[in-house]
Amino acid sequence: MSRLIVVSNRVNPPADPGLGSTGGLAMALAAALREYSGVWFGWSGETTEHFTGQIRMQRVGGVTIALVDLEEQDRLEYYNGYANKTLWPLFHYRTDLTSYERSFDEGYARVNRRFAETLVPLLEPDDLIWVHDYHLIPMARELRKLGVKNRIGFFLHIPWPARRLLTTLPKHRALVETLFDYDVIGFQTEDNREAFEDYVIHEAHGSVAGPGRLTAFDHTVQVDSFPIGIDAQGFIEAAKSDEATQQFDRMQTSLAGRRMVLGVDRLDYSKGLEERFLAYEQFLIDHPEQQEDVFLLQIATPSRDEVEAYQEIRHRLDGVAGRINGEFATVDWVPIRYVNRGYRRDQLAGIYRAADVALVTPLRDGMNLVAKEFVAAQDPEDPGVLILSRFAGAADQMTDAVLVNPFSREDMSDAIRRALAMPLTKRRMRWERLLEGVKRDDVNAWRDRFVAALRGPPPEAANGDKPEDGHQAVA
Ligand SMILES: O=P(O)(O)OC[C@H]1O[C@H](O[C@H]2O[C@H](CO)[C@@H](O)[C@H](O)[C@H]2O)[C@H](O)[C@@H](O)[C@@H]1O
Ligand SMILES: O=c1ccn([C@@H]2O[C@H](COP(=O)(O)OP(=O)(O)O)[C@@H](O)[C@H]2O)c(=O)[nH]1
Repeated sequence: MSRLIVVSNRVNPPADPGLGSTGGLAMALAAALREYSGVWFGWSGETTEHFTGQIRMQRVGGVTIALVDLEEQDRLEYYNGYANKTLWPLFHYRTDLTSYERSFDEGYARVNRRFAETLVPLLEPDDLIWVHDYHLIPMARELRKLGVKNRIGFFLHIPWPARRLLTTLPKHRALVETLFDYDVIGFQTEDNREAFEDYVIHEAHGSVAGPGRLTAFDHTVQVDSFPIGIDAQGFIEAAKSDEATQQFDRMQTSLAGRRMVLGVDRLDYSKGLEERFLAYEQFLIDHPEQQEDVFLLQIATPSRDEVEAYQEIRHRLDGVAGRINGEFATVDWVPIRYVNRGYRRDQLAGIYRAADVALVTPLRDGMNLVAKEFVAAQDPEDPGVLILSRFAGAADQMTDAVLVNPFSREDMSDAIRRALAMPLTKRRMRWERLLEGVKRDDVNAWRDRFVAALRGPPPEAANGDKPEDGHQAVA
């Protein structure tokens, strides 16, 4: 059987399946790779003075990982720069935060080339190569230049932006052209896939070559949506572990009979945390009788803290949380418990289970796995209610959540009221349907569907398609 070679910027498998690794991509890939023989290749997170291309192989949590160090300049121009100051804000519809510098562009191209050059000696002819996320869009082009003829797939974990937005990026066409060196391109949602198709047809003068096939730049690729899931069974078990139970008991004690509204996010401006705090304040104003009966626990794990926009949002959140607490707190009640640290997955499971309501209200999000983890961790006898932004990829699947517009304080305030008042029978009915979806569309289903597409059609079916696949001929 072919090996699966997974390539991503972040390689962060938990040594113990119960432990957390911040960010949904790392969590999902660790779970996905445990079932396949193969290698997970990417950046170690470390920098050295000069790039050596030396690989460190390790076996962690049942997964073989291959790590490479980058240079300090790479970290600044590729990770902090093009990935997180250019592509991330733009793809999350924040053109106001998007900065574009030529050095970022050069750093991005350099690291993609370095990744390809370092990976090639590890490859075997039968390997399936699966590249992940916006950090590595041009990776297939670099691999093809080095003569790699293996099947290569790409999965984008974040939203694909609307055509008019993407065209604000200098050299957008050149970036999209590099995607046509893949065999399969996957998006989180149908909406994202449609936005990509719209760009290809109207900006790249491409065409639809057949069901799920797009032609442009003399190449044809398979394009589809593959919504990512969680390791549902693993999470359900984690929620019953000793650590989760201890954390649950600790939360129950600290509730002191109050109801808990919960948020768990990386500290990122795309997660809508400021809007969430303000909507919760609106709820306190709209329902003074409930004030001391409820509190919001917001876990916001620091992220990408060398990027100014992240320093800025952290500063703003400190201010907003402080102001609301100063205004509404009483001697024995604080409306917002605001925590800037990361928790292990099993601890999180216990915290999710103790919550009455989860507020998952990003302004824009590729998927949002916290929404799915919250559902998986609930007590079947007394499940909590999920309030979910319609702008999270997860909203397409989780239609039994209370869907909200995260830009509207009134809408969110009303959703909190309805969620807290929801009778048990209704909570159970909605939760059961949500859980069914979380279990069915789990991380294994996601991986298996993508890998099946990456393997391609059986040889006899593929013959007819060969002439369109220009990249097959690249030496
Ligand atoms: O690696 P970091 O810079 O620390 O950031 C963490 C990850 O954030 C993003 O996650 C996305 O992937 C999730 C799983 O598909 C998805 O649910 C979420 O909506 C996305 O935001 C990023 O795309 C990853 O590359 C980062 O590793
Ligand atoms: O203290 C924390 C906060 C978050 N997470 C994990 O980080 C992931 C966040 O993924 P999501 O898709 O919601 O968003 P992302 O951060 O990838 O944009 C989830 O698996 C969380 O369990 C964690 O392990 N510890």
